[in-house]
Amino acid sequence: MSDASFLSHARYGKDKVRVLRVVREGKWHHVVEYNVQAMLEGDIETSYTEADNSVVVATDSIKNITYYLAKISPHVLVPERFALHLGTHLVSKYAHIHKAFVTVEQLRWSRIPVPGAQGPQEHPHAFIRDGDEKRIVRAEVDASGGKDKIIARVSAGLSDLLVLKTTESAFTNFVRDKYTTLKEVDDRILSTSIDLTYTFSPVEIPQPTDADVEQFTIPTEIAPGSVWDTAVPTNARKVTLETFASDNSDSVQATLFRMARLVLAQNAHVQTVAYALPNKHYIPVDMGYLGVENLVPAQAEVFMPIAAPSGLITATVSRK
Ligand SMILES: O=c1[nH]c(=O)c2[nH]c(=O)[nH]c2[nH]1
Repeated sequence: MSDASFLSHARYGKDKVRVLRVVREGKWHHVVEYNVQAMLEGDIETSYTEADNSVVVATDSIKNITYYLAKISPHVLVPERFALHLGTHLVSKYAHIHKAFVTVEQLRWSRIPVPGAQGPQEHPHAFIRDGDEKRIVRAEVDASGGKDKIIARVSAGLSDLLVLKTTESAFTNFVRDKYTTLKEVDDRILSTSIDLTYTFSPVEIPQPTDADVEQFTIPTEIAPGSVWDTAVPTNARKVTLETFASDNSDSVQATLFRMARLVLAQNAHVQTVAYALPNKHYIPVDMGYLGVENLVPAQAEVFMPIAAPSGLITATVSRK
């Protein structure tokens, strides 16, 4: 073989590790269901170039470590913290592994409301999958500067949050030329499946000792109750939904920008906010051939949902 090619990038690991974890506080039970991807980089080139498996931590072992940490981690109920624990364990356990990339996708399990003495209350151990929405956390745990100088870069957010509004959405003044067939509308259905990602400033992770593996101390920036775990996910979701609902939308682009600026304004630790918003089209059905009017904006009542194609509006808004 000639020397005209070289291995320019290599990363491997386990994908779609599915785990359900139950945490029991007496009769009050918590559950999280995660899809975990854990990928590694380091001195692993020879496994590709020389079939040298001596540098390979088997992806099967990576799966086993994921389940082990799901069992022993005190952070398992918070995906940001669980991802950091797993990534930090992977880079500190193996000398030749310098970076871990952990993605945790959390599926929804909400408590089922049941009648109680003072009205509806949440059931202690029965849950419902109320929607396809996922909470998504990505942690890059970087020990390439030394095992005693681990840097974590975390982003989080949500995906597949499906929303729709029936007015206060317009789209006018766009480029008109020979390719234009779309009519200007001052009233239309707006629907999207929200994909939101926000990033935090990097933080340094104290090197865990062997004895420490099971405990794993979270840096103060990401201590329980900080913006890293419960505050931001709740707040960013709320701001996103409220802005979608209340904004008098001139376009998906303009509404996206408003959402992102509000998330940044309300969360000091967030550095960038990115959305990917498909514009899921609903087309008024033309019933003119029956003598039935259904095309006038704000009066149309029957729409055809169009699965594909959709618009796709994306942007990242960053703190100055
Ligand atoms: O909000 C919108 N943004 C667009 O860029 C676009 N393009 C289009 O055909 N409809 C819409 N709607």
